[in-house]
Amino acid sequence: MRGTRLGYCHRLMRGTLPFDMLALHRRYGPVVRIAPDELAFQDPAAWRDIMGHRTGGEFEKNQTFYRPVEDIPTDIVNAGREEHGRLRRTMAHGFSERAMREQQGIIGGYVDMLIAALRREGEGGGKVDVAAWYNFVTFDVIGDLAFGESFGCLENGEYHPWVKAIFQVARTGTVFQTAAHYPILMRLLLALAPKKMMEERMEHMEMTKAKLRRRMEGGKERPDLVEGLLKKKEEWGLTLDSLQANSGILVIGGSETTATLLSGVTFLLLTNRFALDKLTAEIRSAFKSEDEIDFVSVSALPYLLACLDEALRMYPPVPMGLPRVTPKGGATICGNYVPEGTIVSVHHWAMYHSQHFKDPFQFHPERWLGDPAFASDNKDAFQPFHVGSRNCLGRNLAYIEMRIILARVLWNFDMRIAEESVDWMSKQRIYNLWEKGPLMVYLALAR
Ligand code: HEM
Repeated sequence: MRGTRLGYCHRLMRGTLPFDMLALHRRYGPVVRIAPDELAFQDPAAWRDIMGHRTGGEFEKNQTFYRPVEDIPTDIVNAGREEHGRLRRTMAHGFSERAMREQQGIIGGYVDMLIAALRREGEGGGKVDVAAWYNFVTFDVIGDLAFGESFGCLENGEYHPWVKAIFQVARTGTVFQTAAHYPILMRLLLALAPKKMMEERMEHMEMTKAKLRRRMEGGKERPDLVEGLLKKKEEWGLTLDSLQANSGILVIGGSETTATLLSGVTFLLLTNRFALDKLTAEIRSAFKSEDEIDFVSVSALPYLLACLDEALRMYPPVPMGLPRVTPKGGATICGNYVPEGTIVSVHHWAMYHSQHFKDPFQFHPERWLGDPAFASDNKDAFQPFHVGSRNCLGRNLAYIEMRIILARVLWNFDMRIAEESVDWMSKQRIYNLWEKGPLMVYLALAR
């Protein structure tokens, strides 16, 4: 991989890059050249060295990865540093403690719908694809918080076309991320891209704009995630394209991630009986009735948080390395001088399965609760939400949503994994996002 980028691209498009990174680090050590101009680090100090605040200029995001096609509009995730600062300050209001308290009612309503739907689906002892239902609830919540209306997934029991399109975009994204390194290939790809694909992309963008127009025509202030941007619309001359890009990225970043983790933690619990029993006991003994499960009360359950963190480690919703570029004059990363213009990254899945954690392939929530058996773990290696000025804005919202949903699911149901899903996690590939597939589970009403 040192002399050419082809090996990297092949692994990226095959969906195995994050797993291959572990083998490469095992073989070559904590710094690996994965392409002529790209280094991967597997040292906990790399998080801060690459993503933390620097006086000598921060690293920019690598645009061949984030915006492989030029006409992709800028949003908070792919924007350059200056524009990012502006967007972040404005959008941060929607993620404040106060906003989250006000959003509680909106989120709770969708969790009610999820529980009612699972009760219906599980009736009569049939199997239920819980991965799909987690996607339905998190997409409906974020749809409401980003556009003022849900996607109707819970109500219809199926994916909205907007949501289906995201998975397609994530997979074709790896092809464009590859082509971005080869200009001739990119031109060819764009020229040959099927008309249908282009039409679908336009349709997707139009659908988002229509949702936003309805949100704006509503005229009322809402404690949601786009209110801040809408208030600055005139002052900044924000176009509908820009608003659409930012609400769109909120939906992708805020729902697929949370749903992935919920599916992952459910699978890990159902395949680790001791942890499932312990967590179920914690939840069922902490409350007298289901309506006591709220934003404040779930935050007091230590084993619940430990299970979520352990699932974030074993099945990080952002599994790949998200590449940055070293600034002018170069930078020192983990004690190594790296020349300017070098692409650098830390790969989440590989880092969390490395020697920095004892028994990295085993599910041990206890490691997050101070168990001395895991004293050798290097917890600084674990940064599923990143660090620094471009870290996850939705971290608190994600934890609240995951805690409430998992607590209420375990309050209501005794679950058992179906035979066809026992190897659910190990058979997956990663195309920017995990390609999860159905997670089939039997649900029985808890007595
Ligand atoms: C388990 C769930 C989640 C995980 C693991 C996660 C992880 C991340 C990561 C790693 C980044 C950095 C991306 C980069 O460097 O390019 C990020 C950014 C971001 N996330 Fe999350 N996220 C989660 C849930 C959410 C939720 C629920 C929201 C709410 C909408 C959200 C909103 C954002 C936003 C707006 C950014 C961009 C921040 C910026 O660039 O300033 N995330 N997230």
